[in-house]
Amino acid sequence: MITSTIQALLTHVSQPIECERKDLNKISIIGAGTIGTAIAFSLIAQNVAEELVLIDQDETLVQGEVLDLQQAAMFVDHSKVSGGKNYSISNNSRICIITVGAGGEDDRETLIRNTNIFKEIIPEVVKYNPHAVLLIVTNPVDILTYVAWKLSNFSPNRVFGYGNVLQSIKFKHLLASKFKVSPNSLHAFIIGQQGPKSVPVWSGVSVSGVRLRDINSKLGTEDDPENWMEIHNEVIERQMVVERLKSCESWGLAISVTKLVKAILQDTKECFSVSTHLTICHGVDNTDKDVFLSLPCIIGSDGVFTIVKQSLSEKEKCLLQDSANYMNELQKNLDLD
Ligand SMILES: NC(=O)c1ccc[n+]([C@@H]2O[C@H](COP(=O)([O-])OP(=O)(O)OC[C@H]3O[C@@H](n4cnc5c(N)ncnc54)[C@H](O)[C@@H]3O)[C@@H](O)[C@H]2O)c1
Repeated sequence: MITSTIQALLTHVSQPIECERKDLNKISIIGAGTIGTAIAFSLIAQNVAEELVLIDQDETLVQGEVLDLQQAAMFVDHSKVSGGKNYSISNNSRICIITVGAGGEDDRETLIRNTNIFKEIIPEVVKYNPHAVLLIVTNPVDILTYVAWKLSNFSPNRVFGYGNVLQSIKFKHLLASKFKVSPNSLHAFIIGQQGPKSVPVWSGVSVSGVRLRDINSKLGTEDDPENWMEIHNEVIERQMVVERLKSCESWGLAISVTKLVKAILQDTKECFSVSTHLTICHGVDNTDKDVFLSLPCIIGSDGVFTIVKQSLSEKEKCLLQDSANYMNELQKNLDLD
């Protein structure tokens, strides 16, 4: 009986990493720009990694950032920071965080440019880090997680994208502030594609185990007189405001990436809305597609351990399926050879 309840709740995806040195906590960050260095600083400040490596094609930049970060590391025990251009220095990392990126005139051009960068860097990352977990931050994050997975040939649990981690945390905090309760007492997730097409799972929002849809059946819908759906709009709007004012969100992202890293190194099995390989899940059938979208995933030492099967409403399932179809179409035109 207990087993069937667990099976109804969780999709097991993890394939253990064959690695003799699982205790190792060397982390490599590929891309020493705004996001890569914000993550590096957060990892150092929280004393998470014993060894941290930064790689970037811009040798002057990476040298400067490494020297600067080494000074920060002097205040923390055990943190060793190095960096350069050559991927051999990342050798035998437990986690490789990919933050390289180039902007484009539009989304399509950004995707093509970053796909080309991934074609260059992912084989190098894999060559020196055959047992690593890959965490993809570069945008557009969902499709580039697919690209990294394809190019790496790793099992799907070992490649996941940053996805809707920060958006879910913002959603939870904004909702909690309305009820004047701690965000720890409230459960809420944003899933699917990152950005305006993300799916807020209103059907699952609960406060201390009480599902809000049981109290207000229209919660988060267009005909809800209380207009709770505004909170999802606010999450999206906040991201756009930050992007307009300072190009991209970095500090909350860096702290939440640190939480993901801790979940892997310490096998915490905490749940995050990360971009993962979608198959039959949530009542959405994607067995014929290899798309990556955010779902609540339990993160442990091998990356994604299990996916939590939420009971979505019909509307939420439709939105998720639309995003999966869209990603599949986009992927068909990618040149990965
Ligand atoms: N997923 C998310 O929620 C999220 C949030 C913010 C930013 N991002 C994305 O993160 C990425 C990085 O953002 P940023 O602000 O740090 O950009 P940035 O321009 O400051 O840094 C990118 C770095 O990548 C390096 N680089 C480019 N091509 C390379 C290559 N072939 N080999 C090695 N290094 C290379 C550049 O030299 C640069 O230092 C972007 O794609 C951005 O859109 C994602």
